[in-house]
Amino acid sequence: MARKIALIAHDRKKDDIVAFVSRHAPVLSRYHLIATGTTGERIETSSNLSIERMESGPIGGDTQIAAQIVAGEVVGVIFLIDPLYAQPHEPDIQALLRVCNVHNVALATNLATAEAFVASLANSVVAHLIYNPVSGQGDGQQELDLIKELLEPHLHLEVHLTTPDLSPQQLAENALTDRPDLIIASGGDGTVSAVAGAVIGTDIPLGVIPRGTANAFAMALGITQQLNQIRRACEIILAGYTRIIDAAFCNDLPLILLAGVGYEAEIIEKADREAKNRWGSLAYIMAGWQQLNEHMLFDAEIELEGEIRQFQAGAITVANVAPPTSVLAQGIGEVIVDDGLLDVTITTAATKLQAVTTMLGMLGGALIKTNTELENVVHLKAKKLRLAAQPPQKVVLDGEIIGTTPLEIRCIPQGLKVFVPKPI
Ligand SMILES: O=C(CO)COP(=O)(O)O
Repeated sequence: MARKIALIAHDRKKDDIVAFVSRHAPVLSRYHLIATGTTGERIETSSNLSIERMESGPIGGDTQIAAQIVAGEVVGVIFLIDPLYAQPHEPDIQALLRVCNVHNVALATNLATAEAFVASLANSVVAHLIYNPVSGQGDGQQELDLIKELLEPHLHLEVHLTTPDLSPQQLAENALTDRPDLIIASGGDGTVSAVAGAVIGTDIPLGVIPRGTANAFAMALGITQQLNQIRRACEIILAGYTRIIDAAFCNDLPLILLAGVGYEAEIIEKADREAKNRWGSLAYIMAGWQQLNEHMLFDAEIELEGEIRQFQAGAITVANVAPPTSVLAQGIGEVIVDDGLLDVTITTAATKLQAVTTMLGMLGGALIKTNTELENVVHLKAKKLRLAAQPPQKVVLDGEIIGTTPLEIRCIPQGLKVFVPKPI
């Protein structure tokens, strides 16, 4: 629901409201501003703010604003009233004042109170939560209630639910037009990635409340834990400590975790929704084992900094952030999240046994963060790359299948600010 502030002034108070709004433009611009006709016109011509104008007050503008107050869309009304002159539309004015009191909406009718109201807004943190109600195995409504209970005492929270027609990225883009202090993504890695897609490069920090099956992004950044995951994630956001990490785009789609070509993509496709609901992240491991029987090598061509290299590969992973359990991303035992470069790991394995040995070696290396120098693994670092495969291979991007190769990937160094636990 929109957060609106209504601005209204009687004629002899119009200069006051114009001066007031220009003094407080930075705070007010975070809200959707509405105004009665002439007041709105005066403010617009003397500021850069965009105002939704209703009819002029005497012909029904106050009534239009009153209706929006009743609909719960307005957080505050600044109405500079002229106490010395009677107005022809006094009943409309009284109705507006009355609905503010009925609906407990902040109402300032003189400059002193308006200043106090805006001062309180300046201190309030506004967060938009992009919430996927069908992520993971929990009860979406109960989890949302818990998040609200934990966050609402500390910040103004606007909740946007994703639907099949409203993508997380679209919702986040809309939310950004309100210039929030922070954006929170809650769902699986797909939801977090899509929200990040809108936030990358904006300097607005991203909070993550993991509720998916794997939650690889939150896991890699230390946000998850087994118990009380939601509570911990909310506490991390409220503590306010942020870290700046790299981000990337792959074929113009956001990449915050990794793009997997070949083996990894096949696994993700196999671990279908039903299996994920039943088995959680075990579904990926089971699908992975099954896939080892079927997988074949492919010819890959990678263009890095103008140089073309060819490989016979079973899997190629281009990672920005990856927890140790993303085994195929662990070419040098650790994916560095803020070096301005993507980690490219190319894995070849001719037999099932070789594949298993390689994967165990990489997992071991990742767990103790050391370079394992495995003979079937090539590791490269890149800011930008192009990748083609013959035959074309399936591609999984941040947990979702997006199609097949070729790919064009570019890193956005330091592109994302994320709330993380404060290092001890
Ligand atoms: O009369 C008013 C409010 O009661 C203000 O209306 P205008 O902003 O259109 O002048």
